[in-house]
Amino acid sequence: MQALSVETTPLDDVRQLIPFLDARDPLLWQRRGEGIAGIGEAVRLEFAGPTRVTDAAAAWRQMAAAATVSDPLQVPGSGLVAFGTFAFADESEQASVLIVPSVIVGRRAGRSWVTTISTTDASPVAAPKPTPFGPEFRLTMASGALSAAGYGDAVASVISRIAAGDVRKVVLSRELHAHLPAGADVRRALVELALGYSDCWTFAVDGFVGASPETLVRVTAGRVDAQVLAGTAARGANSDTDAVAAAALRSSRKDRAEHAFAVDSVLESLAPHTGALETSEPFTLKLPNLWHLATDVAGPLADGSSALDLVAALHPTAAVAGTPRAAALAVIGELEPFDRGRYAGPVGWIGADGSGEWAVALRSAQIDESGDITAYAGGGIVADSDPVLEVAETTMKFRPIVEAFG
Ligand SMILES: C=C(O[C@@H]1C=C(C(=O)O)C=C[C@H]1O)C(=O)O
Repeated sequence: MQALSVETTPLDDVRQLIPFLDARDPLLWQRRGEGIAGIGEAVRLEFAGPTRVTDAAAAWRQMAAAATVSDPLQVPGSGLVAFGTFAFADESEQASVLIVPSVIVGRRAGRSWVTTISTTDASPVAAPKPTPFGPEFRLTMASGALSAAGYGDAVASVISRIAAGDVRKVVLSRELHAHLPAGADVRRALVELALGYSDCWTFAVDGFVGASPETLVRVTAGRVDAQVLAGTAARGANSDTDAVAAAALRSSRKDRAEHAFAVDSVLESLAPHTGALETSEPFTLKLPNLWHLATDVAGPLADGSSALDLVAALHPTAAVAGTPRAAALAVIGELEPFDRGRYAGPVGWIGADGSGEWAVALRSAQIDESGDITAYAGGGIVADSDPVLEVAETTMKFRPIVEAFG
């Protein structure tokens, strides 16, 4: 492994990160206008199989220890950073990757910076420059392996498995397909996601893009936090019906049960690595396309775990797999006639000191080198789920991606 040489320098205020990105292969992590934009690729590490996240955590520890870093800013995302995206399933064909860009432009808490990263024998990297956007494009997405009706049937099968006592909750999903014309500027879709869903994590790593509301785990300054989501309702058409929809979600027994499975799985995975965890009461989180039930979890890190160590402990939570985990994964493998790829897997970044921010990769799509796009959405199925409502829920969850590319 080559040792990296890393230098962070303060910049005058950078208001927009996306124009700095490569039009075809952007690297982005952004929320509420802040985040990091990566240009070029200094290092790419690929992982696969059941140990993909623990292997990545170990490789990163080694790479970070060997690097020479000059970082006067010391804010989350300054200094040495790798962007990462991991496949959902142990047996996925899709590569899990850590990518260290050659240049990072960042913005956080009113400070902006540029970081250059080189292997010691490489020539100096050019200063990043914003570039104009390519022409607009509008794509229509078509059903994938499961039509809406086919998805409803699969939901009904899950409900009968639950009734038979095989499993208590299963998160099922479906996909949509489109094709991106050659030369299309992917940054246009990222701008739509970042503006339309500014409270979500807008990400782009290795062709995998999206705007996820769900924080899998963050590590900063010895503390851990997460926000668990599970339980969904449509937004109302006006403020009265919207308030009724939120109140109904808050008191829904079905959604509370679905939510509790997800919170329990996160607490159980984090507990061995943390001091006392504080957990909020479930509350309703408002997104432009829907309501979610959410629980905040936070506490001190107790064992020096890196963000990737915690990702390895957490993935897959019951918000995207089900309960019990192994039985739920078996049902997913049986009823979903496609590879989830990186959908519902961990996506985010890790810093040299083990800090980092990771989301559950929801409201997302994979753009292959050929331009083929696959978008994914799913939902948690429990004993009293209704197949018709579950189909409608996936349609709502596709909206961010369908509109960003449409
Ligand atoms: C599975 C997805 O979302 C997850 C499932 C939810 C649910 O079933 O209510 C809510 C938020 C996410 O944890 C998705 O967006 O595809």
